[in-house]
Amino acid sequence: MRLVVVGPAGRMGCMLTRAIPDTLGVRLVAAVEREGSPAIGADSGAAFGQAPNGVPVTSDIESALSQADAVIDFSAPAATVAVAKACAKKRVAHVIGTTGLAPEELATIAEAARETVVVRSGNMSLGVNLLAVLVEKAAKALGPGWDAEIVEMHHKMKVDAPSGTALLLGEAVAKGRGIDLAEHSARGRDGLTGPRKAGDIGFAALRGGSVVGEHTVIFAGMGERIELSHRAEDRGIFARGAIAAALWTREKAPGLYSMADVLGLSGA
Ligand SMILES: NC(=O)C1=CN([C@@H]2O[C@H](COP(=O)(O)OP(=O)(O)OC[C@H]3O[C@@H](n4cnc5c(N)ncnc54)[C@H](OP(=O)(O)O)[C@@H]3O)[C@@H](O)[C@H]2O)C=CC1
Ligand SMILES: O=C(O)C1=N[C@H](C(=O)O)C[C@H](O)C1
Repeated sequence: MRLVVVGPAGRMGCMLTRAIPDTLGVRLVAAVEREGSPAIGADSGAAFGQAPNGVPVTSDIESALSQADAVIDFSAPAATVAVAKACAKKRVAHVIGTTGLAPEELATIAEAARETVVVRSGNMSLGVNLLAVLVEKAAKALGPGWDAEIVEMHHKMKVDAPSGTALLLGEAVAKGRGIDLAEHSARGRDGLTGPRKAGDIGFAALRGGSVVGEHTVIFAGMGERIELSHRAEDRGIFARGAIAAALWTREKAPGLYSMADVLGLSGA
């Protein structure tokens, strides 16, 4: 399978260009950075501290797509929306790891998924997607009488909050309770907030240092507490998940899929 990586200069982009040559059945055919990036024209391996791979960095998404079967995209919301439209036009599969997407951007991606296969997930790891299954079951079993709080910590360079994973886990709580997350989420408490609103799903985001990604879902009852956690120790878990998602898109009908679909966890 011929792959394009969007954002090869980034933390995740580097992991991908390193992991692709080690993975059977895939090869890198293009690496796309923004127009004006100083990396344009440089070798997308050598420029970012890896072995040369013979694939120069380009900003030309259209010609990158003309030689590709799938795009793996861990970049930024505006870039991902533009790539989604281009993938839809060329019927190239789009694996989206980018987080921090606004509702209208998610709607554009859903529209693109009418034309091509799109896999989008706030977290591409097996561990987090299994955790989401467990969280949904716990939320269903415990009911809204147990207060759900989601705490995440990431490195100091992360630009969006709550993390995509925290939102994915919040969706799992909401699904377990049979409610809409948007109507029950409490973000960033500060000042005289008053007592906790019954049924809220709370989010707290910590940032610092080089933390790859840590998430805990706390179910707080009266006199007892359950905590379900995941700690990412290496970004390779996200890269390997994204490559597995790209391979999975082969022969799939157009549509918007999740990592749970890829991992066979949907309905688990
Ligand atoms: N779903 C998952 O499992 C995971 C998701 N993520 C998410 O992936 C995204 C990227 O994370 P990370 O690698 O840490 O971030 P980085 O900032 O390190 O990398 C993003 C890269 O994308 C590039 N980029 C931005 N705009 C464009 C564009 N228009 N065209 C091409 N390239 C562009 C950036 O270039 P420039 O510097 O010039 O802007 C940069 O090289 C984030 O949203 C993050 O939350 C991260 C890890 C796992
Ligand atoms: O930006 C990151 O680094 C990460 N982003 C994803 C998120 O927003 O949850 C996944 C992972 O936690 C790392």
